[in-house]
Amino acid sequence: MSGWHIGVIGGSGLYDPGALDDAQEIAVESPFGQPSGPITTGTLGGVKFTFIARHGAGHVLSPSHVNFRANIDVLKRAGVTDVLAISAIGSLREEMAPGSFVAVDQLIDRTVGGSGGRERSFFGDGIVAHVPLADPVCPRLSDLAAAAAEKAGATVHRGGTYVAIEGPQFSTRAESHLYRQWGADVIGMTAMPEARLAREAELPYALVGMVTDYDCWRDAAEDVDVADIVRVMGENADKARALLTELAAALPPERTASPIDTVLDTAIITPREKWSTEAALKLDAVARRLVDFFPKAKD
Ligand SMILES: CSC[C@H]1O[C@H](OP(=O)(O)O)[C@H](O)[C@@H]1O
Ligand SMILES: Nc1ncnc2[nH]cnc12
Repeated sequence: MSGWHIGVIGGSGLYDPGALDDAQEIAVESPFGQPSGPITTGTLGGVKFTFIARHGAGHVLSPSHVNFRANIDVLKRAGVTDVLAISAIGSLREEMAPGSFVAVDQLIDRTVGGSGGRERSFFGDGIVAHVPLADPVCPRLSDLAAAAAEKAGATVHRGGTYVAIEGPQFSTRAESHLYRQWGADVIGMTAMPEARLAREAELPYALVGMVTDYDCWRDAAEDVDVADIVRVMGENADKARALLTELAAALPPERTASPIDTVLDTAIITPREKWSTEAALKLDAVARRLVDFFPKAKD
């Protein structure tokens, strides 16, 4: 095996990964609560893939109610090395038309926790860590995913700033204009805190967005409409699945280390002797590498 194990988080419209070889559906428990559903693991072209549907089967979880910590924790627990998120996004730019894909490279977080909680860190309760997030997206995985999307037949914009709003309501027209002035290119409700948590779990993260609509900045008469979004999502879901097959074919034969794989080495500020055992026990997947009382893979 190549060392790659790609975790895929399927967003609106992508509730299954398509046909994986040796597919198995597994319900994995997390100390951080209920993930959105079972994971599906299998291989594509000999590469390991593990999939989770972000909003659950049947899209029952709103962005505020997705347990992002549990989702990232179960992917890490499954042995994933890199996370590719696939999302429906609104466009804030004329040239990013519905139907095209955007390989996002920057994020603005306007989420507020909402009614569901949307916890944004694995740390802070007995062990404090501050990971760097200047570049929240892994360029290696993002480039590979963008190329795979092109091979799958999509028009791909490489680079774009995604503003994450709390939702579940779409934005007001004033907000939409404001986000454009801030330099945001696309809009969604889920990339944060997902990207923050992937970084804390030492998982390189990339996000490919499928543009489903122009947000309401463009046309004073029009609102964003879920029915239109669902239609465009339906038209693009197969392309997103084809992207996974193309990605499997294009991954370098061996995964070389990423700086993100060891980002916690310099991020935990609480001295070891002060760590709460309870907090450390919950990090048995996320920070297994660093918690000395867990057996390591080589033990
Ligand atoms: C169905 S439109 C709004 C919904 O779609 C996006 O979800 P995801 O990022 O999981 O594809 C957006 O963020 C909202 O949650
Ligand atoms: N216009 C929009 N705003 C927020 N999230 C979205 N997801 C898809 N389209 C969106």
